[in-house]
Amino acid sequence: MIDADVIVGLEVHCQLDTKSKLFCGCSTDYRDDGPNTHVCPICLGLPGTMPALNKRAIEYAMKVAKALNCTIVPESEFSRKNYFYPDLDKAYQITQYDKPLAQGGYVEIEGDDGKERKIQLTRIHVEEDPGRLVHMGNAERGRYSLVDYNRAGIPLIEIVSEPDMRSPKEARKFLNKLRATLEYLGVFDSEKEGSLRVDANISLRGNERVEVKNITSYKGVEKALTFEVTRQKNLIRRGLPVERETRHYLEARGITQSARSKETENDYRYFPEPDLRPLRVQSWVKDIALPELPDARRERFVTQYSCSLNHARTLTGELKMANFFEGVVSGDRAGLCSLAATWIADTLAGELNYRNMGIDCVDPHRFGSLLAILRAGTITDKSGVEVLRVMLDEQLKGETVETPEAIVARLNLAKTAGDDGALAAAVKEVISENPKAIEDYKAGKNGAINFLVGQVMKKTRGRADPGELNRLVVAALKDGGQ
Ligand SMILES: Nc1ncnc2c1ncn2[C@@H]1O[C@H](COP(=O)(O)OP(=O)(O)OP(=O)(O)O)[C@@H](O)[C@H]1O
Ligand SMILES: [Mg+2]
Ligand SMILES: [Mg+2]
Repeated sequence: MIDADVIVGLEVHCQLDTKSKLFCGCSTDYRDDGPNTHVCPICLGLPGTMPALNKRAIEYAMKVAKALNCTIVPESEFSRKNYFYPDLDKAYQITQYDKPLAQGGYVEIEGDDGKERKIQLTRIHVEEDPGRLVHMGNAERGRYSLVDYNRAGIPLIEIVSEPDMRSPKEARKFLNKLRATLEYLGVFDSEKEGSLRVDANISLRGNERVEVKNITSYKGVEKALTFEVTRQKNLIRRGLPVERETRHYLEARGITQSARSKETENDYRYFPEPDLRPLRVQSWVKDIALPELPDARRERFVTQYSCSLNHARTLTGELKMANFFEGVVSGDRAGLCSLAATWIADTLAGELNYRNMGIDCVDPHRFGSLLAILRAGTITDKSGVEVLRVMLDEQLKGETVETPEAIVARLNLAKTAGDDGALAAAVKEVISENPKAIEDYKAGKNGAINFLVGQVMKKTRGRADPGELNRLVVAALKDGGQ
């Protein structure tokens, strides 16, 4: 079975980064505070309290809707979704049901075939986040659960996509694009724990769909879906049916597991929220202003800085990386654009990822100095990577970060000049140590050159200019290996 048969649709819950909660004045910034310290009678749902809608939350939701090309509905409504579970002690969640804030729209991604693809959206609605349960013990033998209502009442939007994605990888790209857009809009903090949670729906064409609930990481979505593709294909291969069910993703084990049905049965009863009026936004829509969004910035990076499409895509895929790039090439460093694009998108991104560091740890000016010495030909690319690693490791250990120039001097990384004799001596040495390679070269095996160049590189610890070294080796060989 080929992957064209995979069908994926996502429901994405994003926390809106407002100062106060959706229906009360409690602060949303509870990160360093103890459980149940950011609560009041409204978000605790005590009898007799009245919700008052946070205007900023609706403004943010409208920004997202506009940025994602949705139709904002002139009049939407809030409903109560009734369910009995201790994450909401009032036993219902205020959400939007049959009259959501926005409909339609799309997210453009680079499809698996390399072409731009539009993933259609069904709707975006606004709702309150429930509280957080902490289960003590384990899944099989829970001893008891603790509940923290600090999160209860934080504004969320749920973005529901059509079943338009064709692979787990496309789902990941969809989420990355969504995150970038929300960050550019300044309505979302992706670094806050639990700020984005996904229900991933997946089926193989002609079979029932499975919903994997509440996945909290981007990587997790791709992994859970990949696991499901294999599981469902195996069932079908063995002639067994795929059951329509809800599953959980077990992050630590990378697998999904059937949720016991009584926990998740969808027998919610919705009815209109009597304490909130219909939400009329028609006269407001035109005033919602949008900043430059990822696609526009990507195009600008291509035209203004002559970035390749791939580099522009990587650089603009995260707001901080895009800002970092523009920080590096600002002022008198405009000439470093193409070097900066390559070094940030290809090298720095990987080195940061490896160390689990964010790009905001790096000083764009310092990084620019490194690029400047690379461009001046003071050091080789290989030494450049070494310098970068030293800088990042110093940063990671909380040590004083040296300037690139200081590291080059301390580690003696300046390029070995061809005319100082050292390089020529190294070439000579390597050639006399490797008679077999000389024979190979004479027998017409050009691969021998690369081998010898590699050996000299090793001797000079990567400080030799590869082009120059190549010329020296070839010349020495032509001289008859003397
Ligand atoms: N055949 C299918 N294969 C994979 N995904 C599908 C398929 N059909 C629908 N979907 C996706 O399932 C999701 C349905 O979400 P929706 O919120 O409308 O309903 P729900 O999951 O029944 O309700 P709830 O919000 O309670 O989870 C959408 O993202 C949609 O794209
Ligand atoms: Mg849903
Ligand atoms: Mg669902």
